[in-house]
Amino acid sequence: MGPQGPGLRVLGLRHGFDGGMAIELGELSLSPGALVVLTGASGSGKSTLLYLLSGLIAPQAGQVLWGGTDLARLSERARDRWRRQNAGFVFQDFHLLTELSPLQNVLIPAGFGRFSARALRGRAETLLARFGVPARPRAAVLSRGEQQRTALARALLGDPAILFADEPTASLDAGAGREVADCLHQLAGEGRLIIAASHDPALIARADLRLHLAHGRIGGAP
Ligand SMILES: Nc1ncnc2c1ncn2[C@@H]1O[C@H](COP(=O)(O)OP(=O)(O)OP(=O)(O)O)[C@@H](O)[C@H]1O
Repeated sequence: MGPQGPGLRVLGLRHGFDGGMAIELGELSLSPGALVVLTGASGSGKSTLLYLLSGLIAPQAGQVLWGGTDLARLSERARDRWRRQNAGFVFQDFHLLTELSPLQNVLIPAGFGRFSARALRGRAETLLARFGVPARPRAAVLSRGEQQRTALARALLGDPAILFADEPTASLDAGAGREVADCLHQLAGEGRLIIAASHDPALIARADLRLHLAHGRIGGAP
């Protein structure tokens, strides 16, 4: 089992840019152990909602509750600390340092967490093996699917209870995308809360909860 956090609860969330409202959300509860996929047209607010839920940006109004902690009320520094302790991130374009090995990439966030250097190395090796990433000298020679699974291993190094993924399969071919979607589904089954923004039918098909955004609001089925 992975670590199980309290889940996220959102109340009265509002956030806009330049007068326009990007997100308006009355109430939303996201339970641990679920793969939640945010869908919606370009500009509907998926990335902004991910940033709000992960404390990367503070909302103009409302609460983002993780148990008794309201991320919206924390200072930027306290939100950074919360993210380091509880959250992992995966992006569309991997953000790997391609001259480093997969193992070195996974160990980049080391030092922030609660594990010793030795335990971290063991965790990194276990995660890479779990996701089927070969031990190659440089990340540059990995396939795109292997690169994204390396990024996934890196996001999990600190054993976060919540994982955010912004279009994690969008730059992969269908087969590699399905593998990453399967990994995310399995990670949710272990008790983590996984929140992804995606247009990918393979990832949407594996979701426990689909939230369709239109003009910053959660509406009916996609
Ligand atoms: N930093 C910003 N400054 C100004 N406007 C922004 C900013 N970030 C997002 N927006 C606006 O907020 C709205 C929602 O954008 P967001 O990036 O969250 O949408 P999205 O659904 O993730 O789109 P995409 O699928 O293209 O990534 C858009 O109208 C966008 O232009």
